[in-house]
Amino acid sequence: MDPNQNQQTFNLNSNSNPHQYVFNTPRAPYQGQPESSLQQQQPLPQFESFPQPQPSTQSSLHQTLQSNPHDPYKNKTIHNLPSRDHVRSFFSGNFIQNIKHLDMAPTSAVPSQLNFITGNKNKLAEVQAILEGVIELRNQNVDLVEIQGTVEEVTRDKARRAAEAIQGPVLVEDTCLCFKAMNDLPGPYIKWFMLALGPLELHHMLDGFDDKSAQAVCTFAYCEGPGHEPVLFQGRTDGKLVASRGPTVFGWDSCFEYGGTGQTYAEMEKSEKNKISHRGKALDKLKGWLARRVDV
Ligand SMILES: O=c1[nH]c(=O)c2ncn([C@@H]3O[C@H](COP(=O)(O)OP(=O)(O)OP(=O)(O)O)[C@@H](O)[C@H]3O)c2[nH]1
Ligand SMILES: [Mg+2]
Repeated sequence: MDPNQNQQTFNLNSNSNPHQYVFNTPRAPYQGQPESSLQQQQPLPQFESFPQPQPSTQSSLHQTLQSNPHDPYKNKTIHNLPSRDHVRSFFSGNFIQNIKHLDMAPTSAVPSQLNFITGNKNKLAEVQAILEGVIELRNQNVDLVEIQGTVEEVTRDKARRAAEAIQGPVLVEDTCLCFKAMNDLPGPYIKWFMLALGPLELHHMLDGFDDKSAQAVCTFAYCEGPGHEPVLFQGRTDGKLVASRGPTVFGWDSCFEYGGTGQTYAEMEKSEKNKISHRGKALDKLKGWLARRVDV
């Protein structure tokens, strides 16, 4: 073992997936950080066998964390958490094969009432219908900043901000509509195209493209509280973008033709949509996970 390293063992375990990882923690303070800033703070743990960021990267990451006014870790002691760069490389690296669910499991049981943070009444109604009899849902409408990034990054960040805002456990969701001809754009930015074009014009986005195929993606995140790593549940449904058919009550429902039936979401009975929808599939995964964790 390297004499300049402390070795720490962490259990990143869930009921079904016990895993133990060993981190090497450098003894010396990071280059580029003043000694004084480290007095109350131990060095960030580093995943063994990862390409380690250079000291200058760690230093600028640290500064970014401390200077971003929206960052939930701002002014928090972060010595027990791997950096987000580490977490990202952890989940996109080889270790992913060993983790069946992306659950860096909550340390405590999930409360028997879930606080779903959304400002979208149609989403809320669907989630309530799908989770009826499974768990009691409460709702708070908190105006959350949504970052740019992949849907996973957007949803994780949303969950962290929501948990920070209400200082407790939260469920959030982010929905994407991805067009194959556009390499999955607009994805998480579909909301802004809907606001600009409306359901009657949305299909014109693919005028000029032969491939009209689209995928609806729903990603839920449960976050135990401020400073905790969110757990993600994702569902995807294939279809295509069509000229609006059916009621234009909910977002792009009338422009998304489900591949299985040839009906738009808006033409389907709600209960039928919920069985095959991106949201229904994501919530099936959440239900399975909750069954093992809800505090009853
Ligand atoms: O036809 C639809 N069928 C659906 O099943 C569906 N789910 C979401 N949407 C729309 O897609 C955008 C997602 O943006 P989004 O995830 O950020 O939601 P939001 O900002 O409305 O609420 P929230 O972020 O407070 O939860 C928003 O325009 C939503 O209206 C849907 N449209
Ligand atoms: Mg939103």
